[in-house]
Amino acid sequence: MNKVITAQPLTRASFAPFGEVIDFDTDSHYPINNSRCERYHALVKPEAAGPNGHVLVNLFRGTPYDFPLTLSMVERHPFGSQAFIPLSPRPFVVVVCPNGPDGPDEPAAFLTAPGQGVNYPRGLWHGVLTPVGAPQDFVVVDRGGDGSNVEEFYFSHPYEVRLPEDFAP
Ligand SMILES: NC(=O)N[C@@H](O)C(=O)O
Ligand code: NI
Repeated sequence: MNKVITAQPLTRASFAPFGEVIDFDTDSHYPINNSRCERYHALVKPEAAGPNGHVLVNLFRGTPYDFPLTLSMVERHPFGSQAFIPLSPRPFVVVVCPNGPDGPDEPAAFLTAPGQGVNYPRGLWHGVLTPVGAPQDFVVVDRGGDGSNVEEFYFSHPYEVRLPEDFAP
């Protein structure tokens, strides 16, 4: 029986030990363009280190996963951060792990509110992009450059990631 991890609602407070939440619930905003636009400013400072490191803006078209999800692998990017910003107001699952002495510690799973995005700081262990219930497109801001920017870790005992009991697809 794999250890069960149930996704919790994503909030700035609950995600603070791991990374940033990208949404409009922030004081960091001000009017621009003669007040015809509100700028939600500097929600994330992308990291792009290593040889020839530079920031990339990408589009990801993700296929949904079935749940409960068997989580056997997490990854991290040693040279850069990675932000996922959904282009459709659907929730998706975020899995992250604290660093342990010999690799990632037990994962934590979050379910975003519709429209919320996240940023994984450089080196944060995370599950791959995990849409729920329908294909979903994302803007992804991460790091390009030379050298290998992905490290994978396979758990000796997979975890079972579940959606909240009250989740309505
Ligand atoms: N491979 C890739 O670009 N995406 C992963 O890093 C991911 O976190 O989904
Ligand atoms: Ni990644």
